Amino acid sequence: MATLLKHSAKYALSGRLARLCVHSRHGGLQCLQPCLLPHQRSASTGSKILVEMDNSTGIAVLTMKSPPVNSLSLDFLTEFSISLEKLELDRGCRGVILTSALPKIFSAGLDIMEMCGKSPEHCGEFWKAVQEMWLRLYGSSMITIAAINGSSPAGGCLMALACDYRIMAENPKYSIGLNETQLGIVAPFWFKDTLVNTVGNRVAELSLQLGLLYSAPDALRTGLVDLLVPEDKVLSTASQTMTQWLAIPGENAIGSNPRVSSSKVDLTPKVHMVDLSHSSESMCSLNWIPWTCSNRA
Ligand SMILES: CC/C=C\CC/C=C/CC(=O)SCCNC(=O)CCNC(=O)[C@H](O)C(C)(C)COP(=O)(O)OP(=O)(O)OC[C@H]1O[C@@H](n2cnc3c(N)ncnc32)[C@H](O)[C@@H]1OP(=O)(O)O
Repeated sequence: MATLLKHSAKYALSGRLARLCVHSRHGGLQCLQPCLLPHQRSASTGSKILVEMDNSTGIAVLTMKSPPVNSLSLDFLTEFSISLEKLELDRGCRGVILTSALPKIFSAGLDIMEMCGKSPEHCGEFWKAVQEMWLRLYGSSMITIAAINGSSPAGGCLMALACDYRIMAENPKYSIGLNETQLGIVAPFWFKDTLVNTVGNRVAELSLQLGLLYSAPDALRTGLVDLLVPEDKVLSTASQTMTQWLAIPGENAIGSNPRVSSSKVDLTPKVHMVDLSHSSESMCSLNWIPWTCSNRA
């Protein structure tokens, strides 16, 4: 089922992102400036995301570089989804490592400023962009590894959860979790599902109800992350892990690893994409945005 959702998501998104490229004022493919580096590497950078592709390994590093805290604004989310779509369309790219260029922060989650005092239309557009980011990451046919080199609350944690594997810096000052209830927000069901899939029902239930943020060691204990390593080893360990994952047979072993083999099979959607559009409606109709912003209470 997850595979079907992933495949249908992949196809439903291409059109929308293509439209965003053409019509949106929030960035587009033209903002990504390609340049060539030695050793079969290429890089493209927008204002918030750097993508470095190693053609010899098929591994891309997608680095979030939006100070002060890599918050997920509409611009950020659009650039992120476009970058990922470009990698998805690149048959040479088999794995993506997601990391941050900022010290101490992976991502602070959704940009609070996008949710305060904005029109219902803007909220709808923003919420769609959040869903698309998740669908694109979770639905990717590439191997995705989060190299979590800093704190990662709420939407930042969701990004990491949408990846196949999570490696975090072992600094106990860094925290990660879906802390939405602490902010007076109920995490949508697909946030919840993503967490349940990773840590199981009971831990997810407690985490969501109490809005728990886990220190890196606690995150490892609960299974929220898969591995802790010294901070300066996060990226290199992610690369080594990726190499292991990519060694699993894919192209001729259909069924053994859908992520690896899916680029070679018929991906025509067999089910309709789950309709998440009601989330943006309820986001507005339930008035949770003013409720969560003290200056509008
Ligand atoms: C139907 C659908 C319903 C609901 C779905 C809603 C889902 C929501 C998920 C979310 O992601 S909500 C956002 C939740 N995010 C957070 O709770 C994170 C809040 N931030 C922090 O905990 C900390 O800032 C930090 C740990 C990330 C970093 O700490 P530190 O290094 O000490 O930096 P500062 O706290 O001083 O922050 C620096 C700077 O950044 C601004 N900022 C922080 N977080 C955000 C954010 N999420 N959006 C926008 N801006 C953010 C902060 O205000 C500071 O700005 P200054 O101008 O004061 O420098």
